[in-house]
Amino acid sequence: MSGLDARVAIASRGVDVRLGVATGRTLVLLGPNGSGKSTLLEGIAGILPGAVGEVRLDGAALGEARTRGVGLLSQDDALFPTMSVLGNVAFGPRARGAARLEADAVARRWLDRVGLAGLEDRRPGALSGGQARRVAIARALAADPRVLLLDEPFAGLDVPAASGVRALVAELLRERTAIIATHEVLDAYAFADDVAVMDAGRVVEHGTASEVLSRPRTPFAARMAARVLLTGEMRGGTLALGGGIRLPVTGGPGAGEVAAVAVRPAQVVVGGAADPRLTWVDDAVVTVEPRGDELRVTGRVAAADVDVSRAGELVVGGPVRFGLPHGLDAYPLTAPEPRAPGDGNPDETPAS
Ligand SMILES: Nc1ncnc2c1ncn2[C@@H]1O[C@H](COP(=O)(O)OP(=O)(O)OP(=O)(O)O)[C@@H](O)[C@H]1O
Repeated sequence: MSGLDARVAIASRGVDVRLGVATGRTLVLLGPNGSGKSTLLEGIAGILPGAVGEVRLDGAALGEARTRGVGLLSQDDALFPTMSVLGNVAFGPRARGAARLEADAVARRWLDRVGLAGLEDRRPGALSGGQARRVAIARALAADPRVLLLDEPFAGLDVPAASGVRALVAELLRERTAIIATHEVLDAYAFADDVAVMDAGRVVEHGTASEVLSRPRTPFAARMAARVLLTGEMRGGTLALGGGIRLPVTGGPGAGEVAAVAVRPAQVVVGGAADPRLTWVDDAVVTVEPRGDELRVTGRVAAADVDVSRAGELVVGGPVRFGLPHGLDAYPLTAPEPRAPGDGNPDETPAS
């Protein structure tokens, strides 16, 4: 495969991952806090002391961090506070041996590209959060990386700033080999060719964006894809969910096979009048969380988004009746292939 192939393991953080991205594709790495996303990106960038593994690009093992051709936008931006904006962005080209004037010209071009022409002489301390993030992006790209790693690039920005940076990233990632670490499923829908899901230091699912987002294989990956996984056995066009509940579905494997549907909570109704287009499941409320002017009600089996005005009806531990829509896409659920970390990579060499 042409592209990136990385194995990064660091026992002290409980992370052991092998992950690849084909040339020109964007992989969105989804995972909750502490699942190891930053650790993996730092390992790929070669700045993680004590990591073992190997990072290959187009088949060739990569050397020390400085010459790797891997650009990392870390979570804290980490701009050099005493350097001007121009100096920050020119740093990469300078480190790669460009003369000052040439490095400055490259930096000006990138600052223009990220919408910050005119701010060259500012210090990072005099920038807004969104501007600082743009500088950090310009700095990562000015080094002309072969692979770009973005760690939570939209975190900590207000809504307008995050929208602007999202639009910029969408434009800059075209045709680039990149990994974006995030816990926002929105970013997977917006940017991903491929999606990998991390849980407790391991990649638990990895595939094309449509495979992982629409047809997750585990409840965990479904949750990261903002869906709920309902599993059961196929019986003549329905998914038998247990407790005598049969959900009419489309597709799916043959009768008797184990299958799943991944339902979005927005598609699920709570309570309400009898409706022949819904199958009802009696459940108990596990959590109720506010989401803008809606509430996400999660039970043991299903979840739904409902209007906030219904907060009084929904008590943790109390009963809830979920109405599941008919005609969801059913797919076969086979056990994932066992893939031991480090498979096919018997030689452990330092990753950094
Ligand atoms: N500097 C560090 N020293 C030691 N352990 C660390 C350090 N940074 C992170 N860890 C640990 O490594 C594990 C993975 O953390 P990591 O920051 O890579 O996760 P993450 O998915 O990026 O989380 P977040 O979304 O919160 O950034 C966690 O158990 C964390 O506590």
